Amino acid sequence: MKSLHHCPAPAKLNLFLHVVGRRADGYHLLQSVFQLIDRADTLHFDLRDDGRIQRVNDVPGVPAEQDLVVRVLHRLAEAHRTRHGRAVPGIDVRLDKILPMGGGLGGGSSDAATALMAANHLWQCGFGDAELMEIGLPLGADIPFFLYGETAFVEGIGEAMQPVAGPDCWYVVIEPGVSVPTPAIFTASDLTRDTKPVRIADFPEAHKLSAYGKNDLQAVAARLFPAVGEAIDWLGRYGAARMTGSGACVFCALPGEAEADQVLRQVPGSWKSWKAKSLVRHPMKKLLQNSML
Ligand SMILES: C[C@](O)(CO)[C@H](O)COP(=O)(O)OP(=O)(O)OC[C@H]1O[C@@H](n2ccc(N)nc2=O)[C@H](O)[C@@H]1O
Ligand SMILES: Nc1ncnc2c1ncn2[C@@H]1O[C@H](COP(=O)(O)OP(=O)(O)OP(=O)(O)O)[C@@H](O)[C@H]1O
Repeated sequence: MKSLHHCPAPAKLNLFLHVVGRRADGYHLLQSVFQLIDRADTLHFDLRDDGRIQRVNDVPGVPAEQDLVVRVLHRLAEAHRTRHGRAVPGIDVRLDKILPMGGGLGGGSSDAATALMAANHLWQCGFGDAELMEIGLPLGADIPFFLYGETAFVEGIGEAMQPVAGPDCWYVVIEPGVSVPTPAIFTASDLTRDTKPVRIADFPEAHKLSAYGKNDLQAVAARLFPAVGEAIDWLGRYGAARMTGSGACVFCALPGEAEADQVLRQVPGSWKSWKAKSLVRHPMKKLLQNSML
């Protein structure tokens, strides 16, 4: 096989996100339920024969050499060389980006995870998920989750995952129009870092999970970026609205598409908003399975 086109890199929502401690290296210990949704960037891959790794389109705000996709593919190529003793054939990547940066939707990590899955296949590296996770983790704390590919209770800094049943619902997501730099949230002096650890056994039924717990990063993000707080207050009229990740996006679960459409019609025009359906499994898993048949 020489190419893989239309590869999805779906967004995630953090249904809750608790900061339960801090490691000696400054990284924060988190507890969170991550769920995939069906809004996605799209990547296209074509094999080259000169060993080069190239992004072939412009992505505003992300120079090719800084793109997590390009960087993670270099790490995969290096791991391949170490394992098999020969260089990879190279690859062209096109990235069609719709997920906002600094949105808390994990867009960059998801792009990188999709690239790892696609190139592992095209280059016939033969790495398993655990090895791909190890290659990806240093570049993005959310990359292991996207490789795992199912609703998960995530602990540590993003490397420890257990499956959980997530809600089967629609989400309305508001982009408050600001890009939140994750480090600014984690270094804030008013961030609380001592939420009591929870256990899966404490969780409510799946359909109530998006209203369980809280996002500990939300108060800091809303203080630094008032538009985040405004969006939460507005969306809160329709249900348990909260921020995802380190922000800026805000979401609320609705039981069906019609209810989501109803909310979307009311969203003030100054905010970009959209609906998305919860996913059970990463769509790349099926795509790769089919392409192996
Ligand atoms: C908070 C989450 O949005 C939850 O999904 C993510 O874990 C953040 O992932 P991200 O935006 O990809 O962030 P990374 O690039 O991994 O980390 C950016 C910076 O945030 C801080 N950081 C990140 C994750 C973490 N568990 N503790 C931290 O303290 C570190 O200073 C790190 O240098
Ligand atoms: N392919 C990529 N897509 C998006 N951002 C990228 C990419 N490669 C590198 N970046 C850099 O990563 C930063 C964070 O982008 P990303 O979209 O992952 O943020 P996020 O949605 O806030 O993530 P998280 O939920 O993990 O906090 C961007 O500001 C950008 O500089």
